[in-house]
Amino acid sequence: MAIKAYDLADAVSYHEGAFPPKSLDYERLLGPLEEAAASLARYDAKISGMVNGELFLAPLRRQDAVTSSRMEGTISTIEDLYRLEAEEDSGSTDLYRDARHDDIETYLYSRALRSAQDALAEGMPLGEHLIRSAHQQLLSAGRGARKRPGSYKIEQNYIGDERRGKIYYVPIAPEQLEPAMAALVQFINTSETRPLIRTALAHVEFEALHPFEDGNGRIGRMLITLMLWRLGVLSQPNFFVSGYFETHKDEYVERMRAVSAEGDWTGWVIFFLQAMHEQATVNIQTADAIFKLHSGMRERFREVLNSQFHDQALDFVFASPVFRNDRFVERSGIPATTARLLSRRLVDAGLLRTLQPAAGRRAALYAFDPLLDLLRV
Ligand SMILES: Nc1ncnc2c1ncn2[C@@H]1O[C@H](COP(=O)(O)OP(=O)(O)OP(=O)(O)O)[C@@H](O)[C@H]1O
Repeated sequence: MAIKAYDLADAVSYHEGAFPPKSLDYERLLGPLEEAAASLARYDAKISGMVNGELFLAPLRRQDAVTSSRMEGTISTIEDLYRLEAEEDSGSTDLYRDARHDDIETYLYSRALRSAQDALAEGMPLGEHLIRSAHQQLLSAGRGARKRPGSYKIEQNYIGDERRGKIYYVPIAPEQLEPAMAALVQFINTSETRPLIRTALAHVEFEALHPFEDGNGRIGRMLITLMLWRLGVLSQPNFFVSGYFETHKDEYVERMRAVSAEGDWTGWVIFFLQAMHEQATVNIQTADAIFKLHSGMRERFREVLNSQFHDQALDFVFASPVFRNDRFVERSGIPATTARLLSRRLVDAGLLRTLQPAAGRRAALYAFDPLLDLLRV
């Protein structure tokens, strides 16, 4: 947020010189650490064991984009997000002109997270370049484009309530940011602190630095997923963390504040571990539910379509639960005439909802509600 005549009476400032903390109360951390590690291992085993895991991970990634963006006041639904993707996929040239700002931001979050995951998987180090590239993508269009995408702040920023004119937190000054970011990245990559605790400490430090003019909350939460993979807690760079933080937002912010105000690093780490534990459990349940839906729908599609191509049709609507019919015809791997017939059958059976009927050269836009309903958060 930018500065006007703000009330700084309750503001806490950056904990200069205190990162990384000299000590933590490991006795209090041990139980939560074991619980979080066990749940994450269960989640990882589940995802790694799935054939065609991306089919189940992609919806979780979209859900995280909706939740993480919503924490910062950006309101989109999962359907809005998929709809924007469908428009992009159908080659829309006016994608950003016609879409709502909130939907653009959520869409960019999802895309930035995906690219960062790909970059890491291809061997890019988890460093400032990757962080700035993710930021560049996150703010590449819409409201964010004016907020220095890909570059660090050059003015002091604040965390607060703009409407009430209150500042709660004063992050590090821009002149001190460069060495602090370098220290953070070094800590992420070389510290001997246990991976889950290291991730917890890195997240709060990143937020306390607030290195960018905008987008710090979202980039900081992406960083958690990327670290968990890089540090070997997960075997794939896929874990979605925002749900717990959104439902416990007051405590999330309060625990961070207590780090700078009272040096309570242990309290923050315990909260973070609890978040990882609970979110892993929720993610397992969601992945299971998607998996179950997929199996159940296999039967329905077989009955309704009465075609050797029922599995291709099913995998297509799972990967793109909002889509233009011409994309289905081109991409599902089903011969064109049959594909047209099959989508009509799915509409007639109530499995696809028509969002926009075909008009002129524009193909119809369909939604696959069973998956969208399951993902609504
Ligand atoms: N006291 C605090 N200390 C450190 N970090 C905090 C504190 N309070 C909030 N945060 C973090 O700051 C984020 C929100 O900051 P802000 O409103 O400035 O966001 P931003 O930079 O505009 O980015 P985004 O739009 O992604 O949130 C929160 O989601 C949280 O991660």
